[in-house]
Amino acid sequence: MVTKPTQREEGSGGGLDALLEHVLIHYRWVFVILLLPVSVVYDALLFARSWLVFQLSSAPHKHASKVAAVAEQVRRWRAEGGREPMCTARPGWQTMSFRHAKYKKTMFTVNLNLVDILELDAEKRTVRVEPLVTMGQLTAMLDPLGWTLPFVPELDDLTVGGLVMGTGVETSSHKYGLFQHICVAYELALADGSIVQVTKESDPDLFYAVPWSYGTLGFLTAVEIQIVPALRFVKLQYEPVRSLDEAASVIKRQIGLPEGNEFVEALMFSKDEGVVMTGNMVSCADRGKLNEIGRSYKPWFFEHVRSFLTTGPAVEYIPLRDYQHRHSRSLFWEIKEIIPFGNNPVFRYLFGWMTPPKVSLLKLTQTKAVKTLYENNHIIQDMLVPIDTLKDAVLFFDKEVEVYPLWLCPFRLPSEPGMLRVPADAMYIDIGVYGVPKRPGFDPKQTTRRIEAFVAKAKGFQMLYADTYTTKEEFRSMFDHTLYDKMRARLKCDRAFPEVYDKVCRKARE
Ligand SMILES: Cc1cc2nc3c(=O)[nH]c(=O)nc-3n(C[C@H](O)[C@H](O)[C@H](O)COP(=O)(O)OP(=O)(O)OC[C@H]3O[C@@H](n4cnc5c(N)ncnc54)[C@H](O)[C@@H]3O)c2cc1C
Ligand SMILES: NC(=O)C1=CN([C@@H]2O[C@H](COP(=O)(O)OP(=O)(O)OC[C@H]3O[C@@H](n4cnc5c(N)ncnc54)[C@H](OP(=O)(O)O)[C@@H]3O)[C@@H](O)[C@H]2O)C=CC1
Ligand SMILES: CC(C)=CCC[C@@H](C)[C@H]1CC[C@H]2C3=C(CC[C@]12C)[C@@]1(C)CC[C@H](O)C[C@@H]1CC3
Repeated sequence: MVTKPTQREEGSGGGLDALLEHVLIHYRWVFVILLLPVSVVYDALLFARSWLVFQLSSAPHKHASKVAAVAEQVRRWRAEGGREPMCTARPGWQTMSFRHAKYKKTMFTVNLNLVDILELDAEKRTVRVEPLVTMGQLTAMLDPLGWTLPFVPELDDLTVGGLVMGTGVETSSHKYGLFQHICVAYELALADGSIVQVTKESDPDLFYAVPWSYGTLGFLTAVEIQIVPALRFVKLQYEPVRSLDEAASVIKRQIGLPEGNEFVEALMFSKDEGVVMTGNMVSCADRGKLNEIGRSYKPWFFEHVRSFLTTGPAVEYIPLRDYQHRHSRSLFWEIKEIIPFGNNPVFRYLFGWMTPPKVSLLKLTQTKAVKTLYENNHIIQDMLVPIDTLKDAVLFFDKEVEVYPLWLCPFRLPSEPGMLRVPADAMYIDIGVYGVPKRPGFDPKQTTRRIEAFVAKAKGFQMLYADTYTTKEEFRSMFDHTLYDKMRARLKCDRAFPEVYDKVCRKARE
């Protein structure tokens, strides 16, 4: 399991309780193994529902009535006096972050039964979906039809709504930007109960204010997303690097190539060693170099990447969907804390088909002791910083937490109005830190505060699915609230929704 428990955890409870807690902390994998078949059944049920909906072709036809039901709930909230602000009724355990939002218990919750893919328009090159559609569901539908999203944020269960209202970043973000930048239209239910369709042209203020607003301007009821032609494979090149300078220069070279690279990412395995991966979609594969990494008996992707540090540079052909979901089966590298022997070939061949356990079910079944253990001995953070600060940022993280692998994902940040306003188009990089800090003295609050201060000084941004310890003033100076405040006033949101900060700050989380 994760690490040694704190004294508080070892000391809490007595007799049987203490024994149970010890088992839950140190042998969580026993429970997780039991969760695997449950995850399979849960997925199968979701699949059966999608299949039925598709066969009956009922989703597009039902959309209007489902949206009317959302508007009706908002009107009921108004009629009842609008005492508590509103949020979605999606329970905390279903969301793809470590947090459980406290406000779900006190606010007026609005049910959004919006789980369907609505329409694929090959001429316009867009797909229209409801907000609870997941990345796994979208690639399963689009890829076989010869289309795909310009980029697909892992993990499988991330929803379109969460990625728009929060944010999404992936390995083609250096080309396309963040998830919001591939969205062309939003349908929203506003605080007055009206339904609006918004594009860059029809209402630029609202269009640019929606991303990163965390459901505090209205409820998203549909999104139109750009699509691109899909080819069958990704030709992926692995290039080991032996220093941070080399990593930075290879990444910059690869994103700057005139002929372009569709995908660029790096995993650092220490501050001196990493592997940069660059890829493009292709229609044929060299048979000898085909690697179907999505097969359940294949090694965890990050371990496969690590092997190139020993074997040297290489090229592989990976089926497109396997590439898009390459970090799903190992939950990046978090799975090693949950099923420590999960990469053993015997386990992979026998039980790999049941992995990964669903994040939602892990959240639902984690005990208080496991939650506290994670909170005190674990870091899950993504920091978006200008690419020129990459070396300093990694050294800073190394000094503070020394967590590896480290995810490096470059992305383009256009100069647009909204929360992430930058003076000119810029290239940023997401540094993803997920794991158990090795540096002694890790303190979740103090360490994260220092990291946040570093990011703020570098003119960067913190991803808000993770814990933020910033004060409201610091938060407001990291994220440009000019347009957001203007829209909250225009849409009269004050009583209807809390401010973003009040939804994402530490106090709002259990
Ligand atoms: C034209 C068309 C229209 C459709 N319209 C609708 C609609 O209106 N509404 C609707 O809800 N559905 C619709 N569907 C069906 C739907 O989009 C998917 O086909 C269905 O949801 C598949 O579900 P799945 O992702 O669970 O299936 P699977 O592909 O069996 O996937 C099972 C799980 O494994 C994951 N997975 C699969 N392959 C990999 C891999 N290589 N690497 C990592 N993980 C992987 C998946 O993400 C998923 O979590 C439509 C399909 C088509 C073709
Ligand atoms: N590769 C990547 O980019 C990854 C991104 N993530 C992060 O995970 C999060 C997405 O997780 P997911 O479980 O899908 O979403 P969540 O349920 O966590 O939703 C995120 C926020 O968006 C709001 N929201 C979601 N849908 C709607 C809607 N239809 N209308 C209004 N508000 C909405 C939620 O409001 P409310 O609180 O009211 O429910 C919540 O505040 C994002 O924040 C993303 O940054 C995580 C892993 C990888
Ligand atoms: C690529 C980006 C931007 C982010 C990736 C973040 C993920 C690594 C985390 C998002 C949700 C996290 C959770 C866990 C591990 C790390 C994430 C997948 C747990 C599964 C860890 C074990 C706990 O008991 C439950 C956690 C739920 C959320």
